[in-house]
Amino acid sequence: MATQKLVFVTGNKNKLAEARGILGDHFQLESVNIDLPELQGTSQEIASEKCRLAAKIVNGPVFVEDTGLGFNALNGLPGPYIKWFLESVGLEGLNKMLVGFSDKGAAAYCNIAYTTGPDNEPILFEGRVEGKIVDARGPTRFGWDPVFQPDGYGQTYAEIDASVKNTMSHRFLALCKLREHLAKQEAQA
Ligand SMILES: O=c1nc[nH]c2c1ncn2[C@H]1C[C@H](O)[C@@H](COP(=O)(O)OP(=O)(O)OP(=O)(O)O)O1
Ligand SMILES: [Mg+2]
Repeated sequence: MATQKLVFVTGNKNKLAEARGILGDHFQLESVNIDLPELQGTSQEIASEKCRLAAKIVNGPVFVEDTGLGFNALNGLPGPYIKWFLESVGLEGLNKMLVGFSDKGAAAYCNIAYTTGPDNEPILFEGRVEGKIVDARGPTRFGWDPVFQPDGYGQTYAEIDASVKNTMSHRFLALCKLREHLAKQEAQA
């Protein structure tokens, strides 16, 4: 199978490494390392707006993604603002936010926004994994991985082998939907 070029605009090298791992050899993933400005809003709105900006910069097909971690007890917050919460209060602080709540449930989600170019509206693909917030366990390589334990696993994202995370994560589920869409698009071309 011929390789298909795909541009991913992200300022996050861990996201890029995972996306490369998940998409594999069929896609030649080019990255543009820009931390695009992000509006406030839902994760989908943030991803869509980042995608419009990215398409203007790249002037061609491109995808971006917004990743969130929402706490059930907080009705989905911090959600898309998890980056700033993590930077401000750290892994321990994220845990402390749930002291006083018996519900430690949380959802990790990835919203991919893809467009064929600057004149076309972005299309969205979501991947979502339910789990819970636990005391940090495992290496602190990537964001909030040590405090998120997906349902059905006895390990946190940080403890789960990277090759396994890439077969079940919120990012994997979203990228599978994008891949399916691109395959259909290619078949119609
Ligand atoms: O699988 C993950 N496991 C643990 N942590 C993660 C994951 N994926 C994103 N993260 C972190 C990075 C950032 O602190 C926040 C998302 O914010 P988000 O704006 O989507 O990412 P970002 O600004 O780092 O890169 P980008 O340039 O693509 O927007 O959650
Ligand atoms: Mg960002």
